[in-house]
Amino acid sequence: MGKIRQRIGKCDTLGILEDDKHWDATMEEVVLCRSPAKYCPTRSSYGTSTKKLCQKIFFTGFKEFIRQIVLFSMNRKKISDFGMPTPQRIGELSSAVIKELDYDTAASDVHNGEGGLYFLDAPGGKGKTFLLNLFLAQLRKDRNIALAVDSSSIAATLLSGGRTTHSVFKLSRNFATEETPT
Ligand SMILES: Nc1ncnc2c1ncn2[C@@H]1O[C@H](COP(=O)(O)OP(=O)(O)OP(=O)(O)O)[C@@H](O)[C@H]1O
Repeated sequence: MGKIRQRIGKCDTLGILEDDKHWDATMEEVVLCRSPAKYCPTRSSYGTSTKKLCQKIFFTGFKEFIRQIVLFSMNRKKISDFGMPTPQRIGELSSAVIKELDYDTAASDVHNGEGGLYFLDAPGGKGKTFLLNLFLAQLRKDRNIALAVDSSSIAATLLSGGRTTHSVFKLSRNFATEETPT
């Protein structure tokens, strides 16, 4: 047994032994260039090879990635499922957007346990991001939970602890079949 181990060790050093590293390399590449939702196979295409691949990946340390794949395949929700209005992309501004954001009003609404949708607009560089981050910091300072989400990942990176809405709420990303994709 000891000799076999030694030989395996030598072969491994010489790089002539096939091991599981190619799985790791493949998955590292997938994680970097594809979101779990994109990678997620359709139900009908779940085959033995996919299952084997998933098992393999699971045991090679990509638990979080697999968790995301499972969530995306099982949990296709809409933003309205969370009690929030679906954004309107055309026509009139949604009546659900009730007021222009003013820090004091929004802060007092949160303090009183009331919700609300606010409209924030200003020319570039006038402090919109600054105001939102200030608001987030204020809420978190008081140990409240404040989720910062945005529809694009670039925009989300500007917000403190920001993530995309799709990622946080596990929204459906099937733009082709959704009437009102968010
Ligand atoms: N009240 C403020 N006090 C101090 N610095 C501020 C304040 N408001 C904005 N700034 C600074 O001004 C710069 C621009 O602000 P910010 O990025 O928040 O603007 P923006 O409206 O989000 O811009 P854009 O529309 O281009 O994304 C930042 O460096 C920010 O730190």
